[in-house]
Amino acid sequence: MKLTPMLQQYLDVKARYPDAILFFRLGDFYEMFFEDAQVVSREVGLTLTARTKGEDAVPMAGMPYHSSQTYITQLIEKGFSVAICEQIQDPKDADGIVKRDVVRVVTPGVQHDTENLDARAPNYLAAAYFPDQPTADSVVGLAYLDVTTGDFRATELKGLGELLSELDRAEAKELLLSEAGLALLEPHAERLGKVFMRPRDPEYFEPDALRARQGDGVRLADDLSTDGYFLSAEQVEGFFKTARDFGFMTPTLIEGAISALLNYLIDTQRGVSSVIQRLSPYRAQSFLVIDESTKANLELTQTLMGGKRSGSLLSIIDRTMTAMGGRRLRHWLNYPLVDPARISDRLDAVEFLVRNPALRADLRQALDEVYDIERLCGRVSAGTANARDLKSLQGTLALIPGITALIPAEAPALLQRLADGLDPCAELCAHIERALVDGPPTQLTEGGLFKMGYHPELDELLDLSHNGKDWMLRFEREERERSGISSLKVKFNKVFGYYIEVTRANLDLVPDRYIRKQTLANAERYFVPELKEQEERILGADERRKSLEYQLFEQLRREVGEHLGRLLHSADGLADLDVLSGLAELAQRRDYVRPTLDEGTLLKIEDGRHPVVETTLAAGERFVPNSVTIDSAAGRLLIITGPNMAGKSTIIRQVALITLLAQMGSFVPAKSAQIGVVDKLFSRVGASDNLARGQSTFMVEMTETAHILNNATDRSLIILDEIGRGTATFDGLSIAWAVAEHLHDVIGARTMFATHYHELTELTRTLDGVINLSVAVKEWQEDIIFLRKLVEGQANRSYGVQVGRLAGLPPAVVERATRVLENLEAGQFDEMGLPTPGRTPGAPVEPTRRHNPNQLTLFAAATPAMAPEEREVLEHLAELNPDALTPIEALNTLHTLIARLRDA
Ligand SMILES: Nc1ncnc2c1ncn2[C@@H]1O[C@H](COP(=O)(O)OP(=O)(O)OP(=O)(O)O)[C@@H](O)[C@H]1O
Repeated sequence: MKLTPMLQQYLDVKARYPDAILFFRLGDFYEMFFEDAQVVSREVGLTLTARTKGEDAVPMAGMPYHSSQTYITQLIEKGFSVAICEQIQDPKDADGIVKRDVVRVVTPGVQHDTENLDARAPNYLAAAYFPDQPTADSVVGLAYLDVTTGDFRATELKGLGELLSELDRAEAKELLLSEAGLALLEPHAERLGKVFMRPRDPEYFEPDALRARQGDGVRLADDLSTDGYFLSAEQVEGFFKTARDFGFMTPTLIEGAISALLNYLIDTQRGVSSVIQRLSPYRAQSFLVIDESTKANLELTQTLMGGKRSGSLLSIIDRTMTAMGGRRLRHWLNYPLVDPARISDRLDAVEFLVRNPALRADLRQALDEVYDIERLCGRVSAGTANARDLKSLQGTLALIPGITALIPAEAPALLQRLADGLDPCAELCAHIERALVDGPPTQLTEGGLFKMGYHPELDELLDLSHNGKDWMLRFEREERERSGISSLKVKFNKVFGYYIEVTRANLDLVPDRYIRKQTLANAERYFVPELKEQEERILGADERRKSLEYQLFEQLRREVGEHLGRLLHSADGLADLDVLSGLAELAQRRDYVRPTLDEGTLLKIEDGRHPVVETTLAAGERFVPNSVTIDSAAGRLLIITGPNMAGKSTIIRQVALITLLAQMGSFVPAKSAQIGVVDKLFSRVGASDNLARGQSTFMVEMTETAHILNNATDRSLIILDEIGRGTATFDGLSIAWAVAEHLHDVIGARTMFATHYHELTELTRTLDGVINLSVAVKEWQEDIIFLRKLVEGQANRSYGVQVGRLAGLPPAVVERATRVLENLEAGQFDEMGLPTPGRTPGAPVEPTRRHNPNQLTLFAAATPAMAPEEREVLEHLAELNPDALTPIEALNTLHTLIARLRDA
């Protein structure tokens, strides 16, 4: 096919961006051709047309450039990347076809247009570097960064499980990885949720290959039209050094992950954005480990049903005033601490702000005026910040001295440190203040940005254009007087410039020296030489002024760009202050108390409440607080029974949430709470309760249970809700039983087990660290009343039928269920031990057994249900060799064994 030069240019550019959809700028449109056109037409509904007709028809789709953002956002949400190809040459200067090139690539993890991003959530691009021939247990290097804020972190993880959890809790949007890594992760795509995976060649992960590409670190093509500030090679080298100095086990893995991220930034933005100032390496164990299903089950940042923020723990506790604070709080929630000293630092600060409501109110009022400096810095470094952005930045900087002054000398150390660390960048602030007018326009090319007195040449031009306008007014007045045409007007349009307009009725008064330019229906337009001379002066000054203002603005933005490190440091402090004062506000509003944290193993909550459920009860309902004590050294496994809807799930979840809140440095909904810090938090919901995830398979539940058993330690907190329900009763019960024993005997973790298997309460007979609790209900006539109170001992009945009645089952069904239940409880079983619910009450009854044989075998096989003496006797018997015994020995042994059984 013979291609036009334009299509040839398109194909040349496209060849360099095969993975992306190329938005090719043609005048006021972005066009897509060939396969890209088909993709966008299918994915976002653009009309598919053809560039040429006939056999050589080239598929084409397009949109006006000003409405491109919606389409870009839709494509990014579906995991595509979009390469924006602009005209990088003024068509006037073009010799043939105008030069075009890609100025940036937008991908899910690299987006600069923050309008479509959640202001209170990060937008991370991640890279995972696996060693050669990785396995599911290999150590992996993980690095991730947010180009909108400069947040850049790295850590080392052991095995796929840890990697998947970390990607989930960091909330990464896009992941760069090797083909081998992809092969390992792909089977777990579902656990990865919305992380888009991008395989890359091995060189992508090599620091030396990066160094070779990086050159002097600045943009790769100098003639590109958009702005943007990039880091130098030395600055990039600083990241590697930070990673090496941190003491990772395998620093090369981290360096590989960092290289991939930076390579990707070069590919998508032509350099490493200067907003990426600092790398923060961390160890996953320095934080309370929360895996992805725990995070989901506990609805930390979104609800299980519908994935909404509203109704999550985050939505309840977020009282921050700024977007930066909102993101920071989210981070604290995803990464609670484990070091009691660091937690205390935060709690001291929150407590101080609780006790000083006036100070808190002033602080929050000041923070309310604070703009998102982090994302403003991101826009500065991307070269997209406009004059309003710089004005917002300056307004925020101007607030800083006042904020620092609010924190008194007696405030706790953390508050002092944060206040002292705020840098008002006074010179920069004064400089922007001197430069920009109040309320500048968003457009940078139309002038009107700078104040008088900022720049001498600009002042002259401003004068000229001002004076010129005065001249016009004076000229109009004089012409009216001279001609006697009182309705004469001097007007301006882009085609003719300035002209004199006289209505048809006054044409006979028009002086001879007026030169006619245009005739309209009701008027004539004229000019005179002196008007044109003046016009040239004004328009020339206006043009020069606009381009000078643009240049001056770029210079100012560059100066701000040189302060990014200091600005981001202040942003960091403001975010922390916002979170701390927000937590204090929460504590005071919702009546939370300060928890006590230590290295012990006790978890004791007095009158605890569920932070979310307590806010969602209907009017008139009261949340019933409950106390819980768990101690690895004593009662470490709580078996909680009770009817459906009694409140079992609520209680076990509230214990987990209170622990988590305490470890992030928040006050907690309780009368008091003592918490021996937890290293890992696990929460599992039985398959039947986990409908929202759409995977009610028993397999998932068992995989998750296996994960807990393989990872929990004696410092962990585990809450299990209805584990084992996804399979046949006896299998489920057997598994639940064995899991409970293992947690109790081998792991020794603090565990709460909510269950409908009343049989599990028998564990107290053999395991001394098990405590039976139940959620109390009261029977009233045929109904039950939920008391919501956790009491000692097991529940004696399930009350399922009564709950069914409450839920509105038809009376006939409730009646029949009651009868069937009576039969079951009377112990009617068939010869196989299966219940015979169909039997009519009163009919002759088969020989009955209270428990069916399957259930008996469970307890028989599960030797722990026996007294220890019984077990010893059995073991002794099994070891005997009758052939080696004399009759007397045999008789004596028999006597001893019988005596021991009778004593037992
Ligand atoms: N302490 C409490 N005070 C007031 N209301 C409560 C309390 N605990 C639970 N509730 C209410 O009871 C409802 C049911 O609680 P929950 O889901 O914890 O019951 P459950 O025993 O786990 O039920 P199931 O066994 O059917 O899963 C909650 O949605 C809440 O509205």
